[in-house]
Amino acid sequence: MIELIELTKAYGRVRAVDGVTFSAVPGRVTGFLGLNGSGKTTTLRMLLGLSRPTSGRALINKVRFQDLTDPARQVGAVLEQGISHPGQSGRAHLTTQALLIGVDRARVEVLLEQVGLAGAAEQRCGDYSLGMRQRLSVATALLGDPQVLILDEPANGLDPEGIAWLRELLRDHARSGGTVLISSHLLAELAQLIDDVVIIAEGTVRYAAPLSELYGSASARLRIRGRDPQRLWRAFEEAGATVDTDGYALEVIGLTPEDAGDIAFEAGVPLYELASDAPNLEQIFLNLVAGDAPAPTPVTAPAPDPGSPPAAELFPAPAHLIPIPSETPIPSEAQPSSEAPPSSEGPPSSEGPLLSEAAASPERAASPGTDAFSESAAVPESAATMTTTQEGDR
Ligand SMILES: Nc1ncnc2c1ncn2[C@@H]1O[C@H](COP(=O)(O)OP(=O)(O)OP(=O)(O)O)[C@@H](O)[C@H]1O
Repeated sequence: MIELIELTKAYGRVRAVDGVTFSAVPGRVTGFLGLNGSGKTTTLRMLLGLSRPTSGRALINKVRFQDLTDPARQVGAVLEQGISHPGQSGRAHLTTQALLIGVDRARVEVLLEQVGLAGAAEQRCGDYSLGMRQRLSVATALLGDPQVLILDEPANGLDPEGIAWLRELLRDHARSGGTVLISSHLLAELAQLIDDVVIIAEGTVRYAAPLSELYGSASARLRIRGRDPQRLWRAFEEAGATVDTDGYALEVIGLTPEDAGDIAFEAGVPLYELASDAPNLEQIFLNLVAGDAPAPTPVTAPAPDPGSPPAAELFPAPAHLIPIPSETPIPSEAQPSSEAPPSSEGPPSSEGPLLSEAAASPERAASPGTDAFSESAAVPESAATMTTTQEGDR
């Protein structure tokens, strides 16, 4: 279980993360979505004890990362893209990490199989493709068989087969009671992987709900043409739908295609067209993260508006195709916000994938009160392979 409560990080006047509150729960894969510079990495770094919050709390299984008793066995994390020394083989990298966290070497072989790198285990990591490096990162995160997985942009560089592999892996993890939090800057990339979605923009959460709600709201718009549009309009409104038109077809929100077809049938109006707009996830996402996010559109239809214009005025003849307005329905929880640019790169020496080794380092977990995570002196030599960057580097 991951809980972020009013989590805030200010760098001078910049509030990189501003009052972020959400949970990622066991049994579900939660997507953490935001454009570059929106505050994802800063949030994850605070969650992983690598950066001290200005205020608020970030908890894993009810405690701060630094207070976990056996972090490597409880949390597996990949922050940013990276691998071990490029001259090291995938197997050698995993073996080193396994030794660091006290995991049996046999698990290395299991994981190489699981992530599809068994055939490339002896290949130099430096020769791995981006997708292979992602697989190696995920394997490293899984070394300690942790219940909580935190992955920053894990789908980056994966081909469709890789995405399918990652989906299965994360679903399996969630099915067995694991908690998964993964970030991305592309909703479409995450859409196949996640159950819940949290959208962050300019350091604030704009939307947090099951992905199905986002889909539900997006797919609620029907485009309908029939012989008697006025009668259809009335019938749909009487059924509680919101009806509009582009001058050619009716645009109906709040009915399923089945309902709309039945209503038209009962009204005795032959239909010529009934289409459900495919959800344009990227457009929804962009609307949600836009500084001037549009007013939320209710997922369910509001009561019929007695002031609706007469349908007869809305169907000029001759009818011709007019582009459907690009306005996208937005779920009801949009919130306000602030701003932010891209994250920094890690230093050359910090190429290793993940936090498994950080999790294994007692130094990192020690001294609550000090910002151990931002002081390289407190990081053991092994942490040179971490992907994470120190605050001072930014
Ligand atoms: N150490 C730092 N000092 C000053 N500003 C910082 C620091 N770290 C991050 N920021 C700023 O905080 C904001 C959020 O950055 P962050 O890296 O968290 O975004 P992100 O969503 O992870 O972006 P990306 O997808 O590009 O990694 C940005 O404006 C960034 O410049």
